[in-house]
Amino acid sequence: MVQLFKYLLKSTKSPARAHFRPSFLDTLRLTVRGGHGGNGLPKYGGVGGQGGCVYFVAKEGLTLRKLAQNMKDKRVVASNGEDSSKVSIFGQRGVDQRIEVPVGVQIYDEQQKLLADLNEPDAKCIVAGGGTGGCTGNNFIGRPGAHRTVNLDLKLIADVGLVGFPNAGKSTFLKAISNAKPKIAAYPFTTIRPQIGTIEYSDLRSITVADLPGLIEGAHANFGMGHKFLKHIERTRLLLFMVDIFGFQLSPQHPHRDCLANIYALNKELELYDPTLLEKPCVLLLNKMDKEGAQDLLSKLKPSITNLESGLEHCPEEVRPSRVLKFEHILPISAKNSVRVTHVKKQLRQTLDELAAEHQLADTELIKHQLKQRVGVRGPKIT
Ligand SMILES: Nc1nc2c(ncn2[C@@H]2O[C@H](COP(=O)(O)OP(=O)(O)OP(=O)(O)O)[C@@H](O)[C@H]2O)c(=O)[nH]1
Repeated sequence: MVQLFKYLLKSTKSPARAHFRPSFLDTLRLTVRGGHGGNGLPKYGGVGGQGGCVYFVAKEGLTLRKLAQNMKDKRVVASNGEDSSKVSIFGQRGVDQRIEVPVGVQIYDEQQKLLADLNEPDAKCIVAGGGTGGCTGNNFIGRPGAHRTVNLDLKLIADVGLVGFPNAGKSTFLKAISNAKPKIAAYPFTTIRPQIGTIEYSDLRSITVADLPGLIEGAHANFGMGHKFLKHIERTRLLLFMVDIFGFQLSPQHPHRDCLANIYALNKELELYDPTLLEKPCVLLLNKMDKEGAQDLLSKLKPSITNLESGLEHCPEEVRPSRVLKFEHILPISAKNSVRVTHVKKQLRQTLDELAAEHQLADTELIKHQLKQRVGVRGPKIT
């Protein structure tokens, strides 16, 4: 019996809990060191080569998990500069270490000071410079390279951020509208990591939608998975709120909040996390409209939802925001039956296009203004 038990245990290839490990990694800590500068040669005035530096380059299609797997000891060291010698008076520079990181990574030092924000492909940043080579200024003794620990913090970049409390139907909607294949179940917290889906249009344009799960009341104060997912909202251009028309109750210990109270609660969470998020354009989806009684409920709640300011006094104190959201569109849907999902698809595209046009206009105005100023300063005086 013991032998059989041992055999069964051995035959389990991976540890029993392996599949529970979340495969999404959005922070990584690395130690980086620039190369030491080479020594100079005082007799001939020879200069040692500078140590190589460590730099990061943003590349698409990478993940922090892959990076962590390729870098088991989490240490990156650039090579030292060459010493000056009779045959090589000027020592060779040390070889730089180039590390490719995913686009959207922010790099912080140990004091949590932001060193760089690599939010575009091919953006670069030096995280540890090489030491200077030995020369007259330092008695021909090469200097050590910079040495620090850096934290890589990945914030997803998507056009649309899907925000809602658990069980609202976010994954169902993402599956209906995009190519994503999220897990769907009738209990909260089914989605345990952000999912990104791409919506494709007939003119070959595509937009990305990120399902940001785990948001609960108190997430702003880091309850639940709090900041871990809220931070991803910052990099989206449009917020897509989703609520269950019948409301939501986190657990029997928590109060049941109706749809309107949930909207206020989402509003408040975002406001407390970062008030500037409220300035982002947003669209509201009222989900599960296929259920019985949903239409009646919608007719009852619609006046308050379209004018959130008016219902504020009836909103429970603990979820009352000080500034309310202004939705560009309010769309009742049934994600499960794909009802009005195509309409949402169209509206998202239209809203994003309008935003892009507004930005372009603002940029053109700015360039015009700058050009006018330059003409005023340097141009010939026209009388
Ligand atoms: N009747 C009805 N049920 C829906 C609809 N959309 C989603 N559901 C159901 O609601 C439950 C939760 O759906 P999910 O898509 O997993 O919800 P979620 O917001 O992703 O949940 P988390 O993973 O907890 O964040 C599932 O049982 C779905 O089948 C809808 O339009 N109508």
